[in-house]
Amino acid sequence: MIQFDHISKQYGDFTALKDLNLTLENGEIFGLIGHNGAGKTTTISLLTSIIEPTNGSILVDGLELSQHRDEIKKQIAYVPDSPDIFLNLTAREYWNFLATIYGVDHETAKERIDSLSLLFDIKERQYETIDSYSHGMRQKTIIIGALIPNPDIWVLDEPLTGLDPQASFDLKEMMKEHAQKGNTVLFSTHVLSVAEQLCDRIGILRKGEIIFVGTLDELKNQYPNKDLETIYLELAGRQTEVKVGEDE
Ligand SMILES: Nc1ncnc2c1ncn2[C@@H]1O[C@H](COP(=O)(O)OP(=O)(O)OP(=O)(O)O)[C@@H](O)[C@H]1O
Repeated sequence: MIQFDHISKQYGDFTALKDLNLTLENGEIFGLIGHNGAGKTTTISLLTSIIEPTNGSILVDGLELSQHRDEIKKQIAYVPDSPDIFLNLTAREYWNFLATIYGVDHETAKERIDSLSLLFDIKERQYETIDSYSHGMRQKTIIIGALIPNPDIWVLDEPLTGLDPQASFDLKEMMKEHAQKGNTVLFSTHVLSVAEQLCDRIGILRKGEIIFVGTLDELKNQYPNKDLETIYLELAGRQTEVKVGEDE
């Protein structure tokens, strides 16, 4: 179980997250939804220890993140929103590097790399440097790297962006299987249909505040006769009337 307890994050004078209270249960896929700049990556970066909160605490299985960072980091597979990292390494070097850091034994790492690289159709290119890859291939490389240690918690920042339909389907199936085994999957997306397909619950962020937490059915029941897009835009969208295609 993951708990965000009264979390806020300031960047200088700017409040990116304001008093976030959120509990993610074991066995669920939780989707963070929100416009650009709503605070999704900030939330994810706090859980993955990339940044620290200004106030509040995060607990993972009852342990305070700030007191148990190394231990908790090892329980988390993290896919960042930009796959442009370690460009000078080959994918295979990158995966071996991660296996070493996470203490995955050689045989297990080899098995996982072989099966994941085959599944994501990148095995044949694994000895080329990442800078020669397309965006989607880089994304696949990062996803495989995150999954090699096979930790309980998956945290994925817009993981489907740039993936081809087959890889997107396969990753969604893997996310479902992982959650069904009692693990937690937290991911962010702009795509409502993806949230609808995958999430047990969603959280809608608007300008750093969480304005809805619950199931898609609960959300739809609150606004009968409206489709999901309309509900989402009314909740999270801009508050002023601007006609698309006209000057403001
Ligand atoms: N290092 C930083 N310094 C200053 N402001 C920042 C920093 N990182 C993020 N912000 C601001 O915090 C807010 C939330 O950013 P965040 O990246 O969490 O949004 P997001 O919901 O992930 O957006 P997107 O959908 O565009 O990825 C934005 O206004 C952003 O400009």
